[in-house]
Amino acid sequence: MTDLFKATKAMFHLPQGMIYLDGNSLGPLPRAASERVARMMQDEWGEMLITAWNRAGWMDQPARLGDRIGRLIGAPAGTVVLGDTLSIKVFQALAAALSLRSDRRVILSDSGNFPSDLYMAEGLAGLLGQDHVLKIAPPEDLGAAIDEDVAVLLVTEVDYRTGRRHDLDELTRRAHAAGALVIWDLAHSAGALPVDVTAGGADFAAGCTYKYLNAGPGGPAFIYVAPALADRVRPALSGWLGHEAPFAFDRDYRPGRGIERMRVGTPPVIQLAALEAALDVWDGVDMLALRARSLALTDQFIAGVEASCPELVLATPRDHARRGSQVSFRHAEGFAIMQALIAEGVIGDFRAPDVLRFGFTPLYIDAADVQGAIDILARVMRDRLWDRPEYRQRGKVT
Ligand SMILES: Cc1ncc(COP(=O)(O)O)c(C=O)c1O
Ligand SMILES: Nc1c(O)cccc1C(=O)C[C@H](N)C(=O)O
Repeated sequence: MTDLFKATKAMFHLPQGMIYLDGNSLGPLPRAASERVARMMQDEWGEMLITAWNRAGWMDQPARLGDRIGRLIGAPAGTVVLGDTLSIKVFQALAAALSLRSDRRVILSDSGNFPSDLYMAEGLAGLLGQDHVLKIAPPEDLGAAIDEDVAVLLVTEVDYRTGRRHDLDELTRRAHAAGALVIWDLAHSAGALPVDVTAGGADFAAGCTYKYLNAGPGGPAFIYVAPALADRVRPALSGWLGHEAPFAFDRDYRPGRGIERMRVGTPPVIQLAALEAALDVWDGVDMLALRARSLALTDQFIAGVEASCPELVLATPRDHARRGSQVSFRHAEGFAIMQALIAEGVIGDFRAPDVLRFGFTPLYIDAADVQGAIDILARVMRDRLWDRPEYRQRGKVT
């Protein structure tokens, strides 16, 4: 299996002199993606122009690539489609779930969820009026907060700040027992962990492709709808490409079959070409082997940093079952430390108020990278390289 990951690492462009531990925010460039996008632009956009929607299969790409992502998340063919951003897909899933449970008014989520999910839920609740509310529980109390008022549970499996992992199967069982529907946000799971939407009984799931799936900045999101619900959902974002017959240009909206109705408008064809090349890297990757390697890398980093940087406080669970594929440490000077670390060639990121965050992506990170990052972080801390006014200047985007 090590040979397999050696081979997958060689498929990425990784800049010289940089240890990249931020693939949980933006994955690196798969070498084949540059060539694939250039070829698509020249041969398809350039030569075929509008005929490429059919001749080059552009129109079917969101569903075709959805099936390939389906393999990574336990979704059967025809249940996943690509398009838009994750915030939009979360909105769509929430609106669909609320329409299926129209007798209830509560969206339940937790304070560890990514703010955009919570903003979207609040925006939708405000739009619907009629006493719809977003209830936010502490992450560790999410299960206990599920009651018979909850219409939909919106849960992001891995906390973007701490790397803490929810037990999605257990939460889903509890929610279903209380009559609620469940949406899994897989932003920090798809391509990071084994996921099984079918075995876990998710009603809806969504995730992004620019993190662990390496589709590049602006890569479209994916959405899954459980087969039993897909034909019952009335889409709130009823765009023409989710119509049963988009090119009939009918006055009336009739939702397309199954997952097709979760499409909205024109697919991002250039980004999908990059995603297609990025998905080729996953062929032959066993998700259990990926998980074993992710845990070994995160264990190695935790042990090395704790041994050499006693001022940093681990924010990520030690328990394997409770850990995603990232490691976070807290420090009051976290921002400056991360700036110094980046200047020394180790790319992680900082999440307010005090979290240093490092993503471990087994397709291209190995034990030597982890050791290199530990050594540089130890030097940044020992020599107080972070203690400079310029490293305290905020305003960076990531
Ligand atoms: C858990 C989670 N949900 C939602 C988003 C928002 O995704 P997007 O910017 O694609 O809308 C992100 C990342 O940005 C995320 O990590
Ligand atoms: N999507 C991002 C972007 O467009 C710019 C900078 C960062 C991002 C991210 O994905 C942030 C990410 N969801 C996080 O977990 O923090």
